[in-house]
Amino acid sequence: MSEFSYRDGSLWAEQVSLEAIAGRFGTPTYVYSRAHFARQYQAYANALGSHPGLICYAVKANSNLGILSLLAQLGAGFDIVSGGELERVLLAGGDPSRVVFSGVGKTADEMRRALEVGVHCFNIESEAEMHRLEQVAAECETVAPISLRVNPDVDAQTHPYISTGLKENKFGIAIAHALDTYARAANSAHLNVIGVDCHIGSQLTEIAPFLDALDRLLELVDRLIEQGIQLEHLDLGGGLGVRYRGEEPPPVADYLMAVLERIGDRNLGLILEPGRSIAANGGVLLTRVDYLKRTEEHNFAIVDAAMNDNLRPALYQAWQDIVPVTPNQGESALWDIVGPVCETGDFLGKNRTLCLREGQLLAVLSTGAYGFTMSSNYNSRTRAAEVLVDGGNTYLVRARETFVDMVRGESPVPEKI
Ligand SMILES: Cc1ncc(COP(=O)(O)O)c(C=O)c1O
Ligand SMILES: N[C@@H](CCCC[NH3+])C(=O)O
Repeated sequence: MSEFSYRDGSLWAEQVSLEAIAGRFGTPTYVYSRAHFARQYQAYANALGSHPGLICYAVKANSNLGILSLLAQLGAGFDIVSGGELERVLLAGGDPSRVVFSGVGKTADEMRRALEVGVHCFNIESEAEMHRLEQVAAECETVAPISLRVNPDVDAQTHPYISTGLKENKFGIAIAHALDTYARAANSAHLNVIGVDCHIGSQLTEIAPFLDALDRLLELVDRLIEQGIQLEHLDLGGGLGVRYRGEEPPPVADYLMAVLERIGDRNLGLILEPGRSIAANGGVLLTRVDYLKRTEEHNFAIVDAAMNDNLRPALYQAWQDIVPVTPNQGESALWDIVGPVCETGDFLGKNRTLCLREGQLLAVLSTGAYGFTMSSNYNSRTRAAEVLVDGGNTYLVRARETFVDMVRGESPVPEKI
């Protein structure tokens, strides 16, 4: 089911036409469907059911305050990786006691702030980080709740740039060393060991790699019990992959059923940190065709969105569908959809069969996750607007950046005398 569908020959988001949104807010603009985010979050919450635990939405996927506030209203927890993400969650009304703090390089200041607001747990990625947190907690005369992110060394069978659970990756503590690290943590007066976590990668469309990782973590959990360390929760990291182009990820309910079955009657809560599966297909990037340029080799449609707005195609050669908002305008041909940025890698899609004319509105689908959050000001391009649709209502949840916004904090140097 998609909240983006054609009606009377034009693409709509829920009860609002995308043409109307482009007319009102301009392009490029990200458009999100509230219903999609709610449905996808609810699928995880329902599948967890009454089992103790938390669904912690991964803020990095889409951190707009409009999105975070709607997830907070639904009772979501949050997975954060920086002080900036923590402040966003707080500003959006998120409950800090439902926040897990991930990331390999948390600073002492970030740790202090997270302790002050009372996050649920710090996901620790190295012994060095654990010592730093212990010192910070001691200075603050408090005890930090921790989980160790272990690296289970399993192949997530996804793109190498978004695979994180192999021993050559920078993430987590090698599972072979985890027992020793737990023993040290358990002896600290300023650390409270409450969990174990892992995250083996993103865009996984099979359950098997998750279950391989889970088996290794459960073996560790059982060995910890033998050593007198009883954990409160196990956190399996990010969620399922999504359909970009024919992929068929399993239903969330099947995934969680398999996980809960393996956890069995262990007294262990479950935390998940889904991002992409909640956000990706809940957003489209609206862009307008500026020029059609035909060369001997290629047909280029130069549009007003670029790699600075949506980096995934350039960074991972990721494929996202590109559709006309009002189809069948002009003659059908094979097009490369490219942006105005001065890079050969600046494309949104290649070899797409489309009927195009100048001025036409296009929608880049599946861009609700890792779209705006990975955008930049490269080529001094101001960042796009973001709009949230809820039924027939439209909310501008981020105004288009202006030139003044973009240069705020910069200054010319005085002339040399
Ligand atoms: C630690 C951690 N948790 C959660 C996520 C979210 O993953 P996904 O968007 O695949 O659900 C990521 C990103 O891959 C991550 O690095
Ligand atoms: N940014 C990536 C996913 C990486 C998630 C971070 N661990 C993407 O767009 O697919």
